[in-house]
Amino acid sequence: MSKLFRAVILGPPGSGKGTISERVASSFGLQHLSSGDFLRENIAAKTEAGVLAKAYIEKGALVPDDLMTRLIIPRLEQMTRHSWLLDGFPRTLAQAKALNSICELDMVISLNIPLETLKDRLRHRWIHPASGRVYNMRFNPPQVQGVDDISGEPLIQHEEDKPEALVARLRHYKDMAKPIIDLYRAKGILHMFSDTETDRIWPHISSLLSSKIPTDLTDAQRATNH
Ligand SMILES: Nc1ncnc2c1ncn2[C@H]1C[C@H](O)[C@@H](COP(=O)(O)OP(=O)(O)OP(=O)(O)O)O1
Ligand SMILES: Nc1nc2c(ncn2[C@@H]2O[C@H](COP(=O)(O)OP(=O)(O)O)[C@@H](O)[C@H]2O)c(=O)[nH]1
Repeated sequence: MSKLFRAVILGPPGSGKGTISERVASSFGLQHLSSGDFLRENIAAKTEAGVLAKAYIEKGALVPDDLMTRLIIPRLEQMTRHSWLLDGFPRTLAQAKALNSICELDMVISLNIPLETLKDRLRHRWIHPASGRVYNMRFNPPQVQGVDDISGEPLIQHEEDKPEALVARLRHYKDMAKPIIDLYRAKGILHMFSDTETDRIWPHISSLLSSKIPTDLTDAQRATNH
């Protein structure tokens, strides 16, 4: 059997992790697991961990490491037969170490996007909360303003995407991410991409993945995902 492929995508809020993850999932057949979406599913389903996590998320805080790893590690263990791309986890060094203890990552993609670009994007980010679909009023606007393309339901803007909350969030990301990035750089699996446009970064990520993921794997993966 082909070797499975395990990757993580890191980057500050607004750097394009969700947008790029969707492209990776559809072009290479990797399963995309977003920690934020997974938390929201658990909250909606009122699982025990979801109920505990809700209080932190409502305050805009990170979920504590022990709760977060207790939630996500079993989910990853259910995906042992799939290649996957993890987005939003690890967010702390403790989470990175927990992830290390259950699997060996093949690649870490780190997005390095200028602060002004991030501020500008997040100001225009609108979300369909039920599905996690992400729009940008300029980059990828919905067909009808303020409305999700698929469900026709209204879009919302996250409080924490509003400019007042942004600078502190971005500073916090830098502090938390540095030791994680250092860890993956030391392992030799870090690939850093710097630009202001996802469409300019994507061809580089795509060719890197093409060189690392055997095509028979992507075909097989696509078949199981259908
Ligand atoms: N790995 C994690 N550890 C702790 N808390 C987490 C983790 N992933 C997500 N959360 C929490 C932080 C937020 O309160 C909430 C939503 O996360 P997420 O959907 O990633 O949105 P975000 O707005 O923080 O980031 P982004 O803008 O990069 O998508 O869940
Ligand atoms: N203008 C512009 N917006 C982008 C680009 N790439 C992504 N976006 C938008 O920027 C916002 C943040 O992207 P997202 O993928 O949610 O980033 P994440 O927070 O890292 O997951 C969303 O509204 C995207 O639609 C880009 O290259 N240019």
